[in-house]
Amino acid sequence: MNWKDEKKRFACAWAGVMAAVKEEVHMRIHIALAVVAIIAAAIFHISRMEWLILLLTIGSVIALELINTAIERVVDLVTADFHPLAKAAKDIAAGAVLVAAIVAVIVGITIFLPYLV
Ligand SMILES: Nc1ncnc2c1ncn2[C@@H]1O[C@H](COP(=O)(O)OP(=O)(O)OP(=O)(O)O)[C@@H](O)[C@H]1O
Repeated sequence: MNWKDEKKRFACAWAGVMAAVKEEVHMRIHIALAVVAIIAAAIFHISRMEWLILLLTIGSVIALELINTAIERVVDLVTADFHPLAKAAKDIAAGAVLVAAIVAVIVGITIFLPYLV
């Protein structure tokens, strides 16, 4: 393993995360909600298992938003014209984020509701 190449790969991957944060409003919304959830988790002293589930859920949503953004970029690179396959690719990628976001809301309610009532 060449550490110089690894460092370069990490820098490219981090630049990808930063580009998505800068360019995608939904990514910034996901991050803002994740910060709120993490602060609430710290305030309520949630259990170790709840932390694991919360962090896995946050990671899933953010990772899927990154993949969705990458798919949007590739579709836009391939065609600027309306194409049913371009629509399907973007809509399915957006659907993946939607599914993860719905699961995140359910996880959030399941974890935090018992601390609130
Ligand atoms: N080339 C295309 N051909 C057909 N439909 C498209 C095409 N590009 C976009 N669409 C449709 O328009 C919708 C919005 O596309 P857009 O590229 O604005 O993505 P978005 O999900 O709104 O992303 P962003 O967060 O960047 O605004 C897509 O989900 C898709 O249904």
